[in-house]
Formats: sequence, C-alpha cells, structure tokens
Amino acid sequence: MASAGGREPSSYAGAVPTPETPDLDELLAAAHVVRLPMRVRFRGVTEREAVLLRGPGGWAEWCPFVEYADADAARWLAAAVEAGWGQLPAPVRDEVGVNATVPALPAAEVEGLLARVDARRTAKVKVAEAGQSLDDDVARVTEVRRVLGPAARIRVDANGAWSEQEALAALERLAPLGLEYAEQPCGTVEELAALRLALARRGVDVPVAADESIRRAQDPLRVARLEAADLVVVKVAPLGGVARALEIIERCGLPAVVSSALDTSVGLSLGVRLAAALPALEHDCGLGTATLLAADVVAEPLVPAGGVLTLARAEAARDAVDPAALAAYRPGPDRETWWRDRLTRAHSLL
Ligand SMILES: O=C(O)CCC(=O)C1=CC=C[C@@H](O)[C@@H]1C(=O)O
Ligand SMILES: [Mg+2]
Repeated sequence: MASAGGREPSSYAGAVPTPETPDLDELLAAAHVVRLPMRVRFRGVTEREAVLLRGPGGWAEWCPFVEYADADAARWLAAAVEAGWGQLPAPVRDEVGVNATVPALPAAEVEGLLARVDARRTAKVKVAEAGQSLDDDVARVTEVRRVLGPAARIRVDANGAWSEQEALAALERLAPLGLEYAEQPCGTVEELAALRLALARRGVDVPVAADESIRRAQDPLRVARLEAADLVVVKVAPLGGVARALEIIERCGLPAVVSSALDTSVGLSLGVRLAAALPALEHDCGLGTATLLAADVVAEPLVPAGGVLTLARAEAARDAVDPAALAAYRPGPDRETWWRDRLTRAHSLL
C-alpha cells in the first residue's frame, strides 16, 4: 500500500482556485432539465434525468441519481459549478483508453452488445444483480471472455452486493476466467479489507477496487488507511469535481480508474478531463457509457472509437450541446419543477 492516506498535504489543493458559487437566480436561469431514454436497463433505470447548466466557463451537468439525498446532490452541484463557473486542472495526456460496460444481461445478449459498443481490449461486467445467480454471472463473464479473447482485460462490478463469504466464493469461481479486478465486491470498507486478506490467503489473484466506498463515503481516504483496496474508482460528479477527485486520488496513493456517473456526453467529457489530468493512468476508464443512452444532449455522442476517447473530442462534445435535443427531451412541468426545487435545495447547501 503506497500511502497511509490523508496525512500529507496535496499538491492539487489550491492548484486551481475554488470557483465562486453563482447565485440561485443565475443557476436556475442557466438550467435545462432533460430526461433521456436508455438503450438498456442499468442500475435499475431505463431513463436518465439530468440538468444541463450553461455557465460562463462552458456547459456543465448536474445529474445526482434521483434517490440521492440533498447533501449528496450538493456535492454533485459543486462539480457542476467547477465546470461551468471555475477552472479545470490542466491535462497531461490527450487520449484515454475506455472499457466497454456490460450490464447484467443474459449471456446470449453479450455478443450483440459488445459488437454494438465496439469493445476492444477491456470490458467491465456487472455481477451480483438482484434476482440473478452466481451461475448467471459466470455465464456472462465466460461469454465476454469468449467474445473478446484471451488478451482482453475483464473486470467485474458487484456494487457491494456480496457478503465477504459470497465474494470469496464468487471470485474463486470467476478468477480462472482472468479478472483484472473486482470493483466494490462488498459493501463496507471493513469487508473489503477482510476480503483482500482472505483472497491472498486462498491464493486467489483478483485485485479489489473501491467505488462506492470512495464516492459515497464521508471519508474517502479510509479505504487507503485500512488497506481495503488495490485501486480506486473515481467519478467526477459524486466527488465534487475534477480538482477534488485529483486530490482524493493523490491522497489515497492508489492507482485510479476514472468512471462515469451515467452522465450525458457533457458529464463524460469532464471524466475524460480528469483522466487526462491524472499524473499516472494505468487502466482503461469507465467512460464509455454514452453507448447505454438512446439519446444524448449533443448531436454526436461521446462514444469511444477503437477503445479510446480523445481529449479533443471530449472538449468538442462539451461545446456542442444541441438546443433541439434540450427541447426534445425536456420533461413535463411537474418533473421540471421537481428538479428546480432540488437544485434550489442543493444550492443552499453549497
Ligand atoms: O465503469 C463503467 O464502466 C461505467 C459506469 C458504471 O458502471 C456506473 C456508473 C454509475 C453508477 C454505477 O452504478 C456504475 C458503477 O457502479 O460503477
Ligand atoms: Mg462501480
């Protein structure tokens, strides 16, 4: 484990000035609410709701999941304020590798999905879906391995659904298929730490990645302090912006994978911006989720080409929000009011 986490001052703190929060009237005037249909069900939803915000610094996105509390939504708003009203840390690379994201589909549907999303070298496969069995997971991962071949990197994401014992049993079965890592196999930081030890004891060579234990935690550095993960998955919006995500990664002292929050192409472009600003990037990033949306707010969605997203395309996508799409996917007045009220409450917490 590279760092005790959290002790040493970060070189990113203060690298870019913290933006002034716009006042509420300005924020509400900048807001466009959209409800976008999805191609496949993912994390239980078939529509993605988001608020696009046009700030002086460019387009920003605020899309906290609808069930999240106002305190979480406020952190997502800090990220949007950074993008629309602040400055972003400078990039150090001009493209990032991207993984295909495989929802908890029946194995028979995997080949079609991988063809549609132009999957190449890395896939992330959802496992431990409610109502499914470990056999379903094994069948899905086996099929991904068959389609992508022996050189592909396959990671699985259980979204914390396994107990430590279930995770151990599942990863013992999945490990022979060749796993790059298991993302959030268990719910708590303590379970992740215990699982890492148990995997090592049993000789199961599957690194553990923390996602929810970083993005939904009061203290995102606890994962590193408790040696609960080999790497961290980071998302711009839930962590409060690109600069704050960089700081958390640096303080954790672990390799990072930048992933999406199921954002539109605007939010994804900021994920690319974070990945491009990281001092080291050893893994493909989970930024290919525009392929899961059936509609987007830009005419040319930010989908990877040849397993890669370039910074140039990401910046162009953020500039290319299409007024016709904003109008076409605007929800009804009740939903619009719901989002504007939520925005008002989140703003009051900044
Ligand atoms: O990492 C990826 O390949 C895509 C993004 C992704 O999987 C997620 C985005 C948003 C919410 C999450 O449930 C999910 C995740 O858990 O990582
Ligand atoms: Mg995850």
